[in-house]
Amino acid sequence: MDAVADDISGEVVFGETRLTIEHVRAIAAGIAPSRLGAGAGFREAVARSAAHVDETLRRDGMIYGVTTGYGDSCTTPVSDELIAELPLHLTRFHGVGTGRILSEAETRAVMAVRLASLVHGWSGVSLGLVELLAEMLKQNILPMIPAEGSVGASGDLTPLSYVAGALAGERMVRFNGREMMSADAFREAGLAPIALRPKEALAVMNGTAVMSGLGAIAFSKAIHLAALSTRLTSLVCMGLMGNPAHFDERLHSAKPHPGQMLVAARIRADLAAFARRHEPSRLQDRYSIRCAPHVIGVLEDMLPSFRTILETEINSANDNPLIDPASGDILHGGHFYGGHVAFTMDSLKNLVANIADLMDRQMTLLVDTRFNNGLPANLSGVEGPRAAINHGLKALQIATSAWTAEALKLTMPASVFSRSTECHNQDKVSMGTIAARDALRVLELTEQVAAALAIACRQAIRLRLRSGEIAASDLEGPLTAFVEELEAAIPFIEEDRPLDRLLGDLCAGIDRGAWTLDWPFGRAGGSL
Ligand SMILES: N[C@@H](Cc1ccc(O)cc1)C(=O)O
Repeated sequence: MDAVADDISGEVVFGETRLTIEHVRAIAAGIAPSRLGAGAGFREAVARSAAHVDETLRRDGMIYGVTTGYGDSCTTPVSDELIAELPLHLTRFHGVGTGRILSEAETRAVMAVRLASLVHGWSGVSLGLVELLAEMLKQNILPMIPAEGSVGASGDLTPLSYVAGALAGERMVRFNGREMMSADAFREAGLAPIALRPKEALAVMNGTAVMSGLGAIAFSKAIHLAALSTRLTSLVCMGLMGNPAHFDERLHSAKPHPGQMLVAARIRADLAAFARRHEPSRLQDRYSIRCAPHVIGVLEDMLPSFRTILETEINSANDNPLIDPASGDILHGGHFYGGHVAFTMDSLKNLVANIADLMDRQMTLLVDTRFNNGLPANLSGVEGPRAAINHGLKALQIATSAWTAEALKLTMPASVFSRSTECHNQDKVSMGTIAARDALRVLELTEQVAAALAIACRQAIRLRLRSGEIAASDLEGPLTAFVEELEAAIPFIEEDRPLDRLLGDLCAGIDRGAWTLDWPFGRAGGSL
């Protein structure tokens, strides 16, 4: 039942494994062990690029952020005797993080993504640094990273300063269920902090790991949500005694967006038994049913490109300057600019919020006697005189409206709020980290809407079974296991009762990737 665990729980070997979104999600969830590879190839590249930094310094060569100040201060030379102190200063003056502390899962995702980048050997960090970071991840020594303060285009400097500072023993970490200084955690774990060498703080901090780590989590949640909302659409259609003809194969092949066709095929398969036994009550259902493949299908169609972008970013050297491990040339550029991730997350949150809206509309149809084809008001399970005091899912539907409004409000693109900062050195920035945080919040709210709709579907189906309008045989097909899980997880609601704990449990299940969402044919290219 746990999609994340089912898909990948094998060991991730940094330096040898190309990191996929599933790897990141599995490391984040704490179900995939990871370690640094023993292979000579990447180790030599890492060691060579660190040696090139030393060599350039011996030759009195110039390296930005090593022999100069940072950012706009790149015209300020740093004298030989101060070079060694410069990295620690970078971690310290960026200690301005605010907001919530990233969860342990999010922190593991960030660390995994940073490691995947540093092992390329383009960043000039020592093997010792990579080994310590890998060991922290392995032993769950997790820097406490505040979520806010990155413009996403000097990489995620401020949040990643909490990783770089922790490596040097200076920042707070979570370890063994406690919060403590990293130096103390290292002592308990039999490790030692490192003295950050020239370029090393910049290499850890000047990249896109926070937005990409959060982005990978958002992406894998979105895959699950697309499938869940598809299945719920099948149940809503059945609950309304709707018209399955809207999902006709010929109809969809006339406008053949693959994601839209996939969603239609899934709903068609779910409703096959129902369609055989029932005449539709309306020639055309409302758009939240009829056009569900055209809403959810857009997300399905975009997932493969989002995956390509995120996995390319995750497996890239994205700091500055880069050091060509082969030639030793120092290449100054702007790979810390998270424009691709920003666009992906801004788009993802828009697509997901549209699904929240779709489900909110479906919920509205189910509870309203003007639209629900004979179901009781608010799907109340109580008949007779006591019906007068029972209000069924009325408040759940109101709450769904609130969550949906909040999700829709967060769809304002972050990247268009680029603003010039840091004395106009960073005069165009991505805001990708804000976009990724928005995407996660939109997903959280949309999962709440899905949980509410699941309760409504369970209630509607039971009411139709009770009245004999549908039979158990209508529920045969790929949705059988899902409906059984739904019935086991959600009680039939008769007398009014608080639903908050149930909602919490359902949301936790959705977040874990629970629920059987199988169909007898392939999934979209972006799917798990
Ligand atoms: N990202 C900047 C580096 C930088 C680092 C720290 C700062 O505070 C500002 C800028 C660059 O490579 O040009």
